[in-house]
Amino acid sequence: MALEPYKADFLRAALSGNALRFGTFSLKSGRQSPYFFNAGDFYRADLLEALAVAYAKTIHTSNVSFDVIFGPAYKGIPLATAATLALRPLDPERYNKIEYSFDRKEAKDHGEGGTIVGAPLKGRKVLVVDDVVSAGTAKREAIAKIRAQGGEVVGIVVAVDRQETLPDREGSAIGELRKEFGIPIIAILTLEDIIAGARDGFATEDDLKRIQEYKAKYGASD
Ligand SMILES: O=P(O)(O)OC[C@H]1O[C@H](OP(=O)(O)OP(=O)(O)O)[C@H](O)[C@@H]1O
Ligand SMILES: O=C(O)c1cc(=O)[nH]c(=O)[nH]1
Repeated sequence: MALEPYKADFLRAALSGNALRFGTFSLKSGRQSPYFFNAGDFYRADLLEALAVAYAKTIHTSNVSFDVIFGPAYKGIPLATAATLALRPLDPERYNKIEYSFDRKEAKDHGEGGTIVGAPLKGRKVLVVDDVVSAGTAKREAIAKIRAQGGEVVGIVVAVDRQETLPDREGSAIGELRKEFGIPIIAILTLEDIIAGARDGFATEDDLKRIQEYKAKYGASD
């Protein structure tokens, strides 16, 4: 099946900015992967806009109801602010008053103080926006911080879901988070989408074959 247009646009931007690469890469897990995604590479205005629009369309399509977009420090911060801006034109009535916030890695003891900057979270429905999930540790910490402020986490949106098993486990990190918290965890692109894009000509035959072999070896079904 062909990729939805907003996914294809994102894939195009990711490849043009070298944020998504095909080749051979060592992962934190020690695996050798035929592809690698680095959200930090969307550092140019046109790429940032493409990234923001892709997050916004993914959030809009998910139909998750929320009040605040929360970006965990550090990489989540520009993602939350950019997604907030990019959502508005999609449905100004619905998104005109959505808010954003983020945390500090260290609490500040002067000025406004505290660890949360931006929208207050108490009693609010909070959507977490981040780059990727590896082990899920940073997401668990973000959920605990939001809950400690009285917020309710209603979902998590990331750029790429690699859909692969955790080392020595049956399931994926995203699958485990879904089960643990019972919330939707949505990616702009999944491994399945990357494979669909590769079939549509976004990668060479050889890269496609290597990605399919990787999926056969490490793919998770959750
Ligand atoms: O632990 P996980 O939920 O699987 O996520 C891995 C996270 O770790 C990294 O951020 P890190 O917390 O190192 O902070 P940074 O954004 O400052 O790099 C990375 O940006 C992911 O968001
Ligand atoms: O598993 C990883 O280390 C990893 C994979 C990937 O595609 N991108 C990333 O930032 N880390």
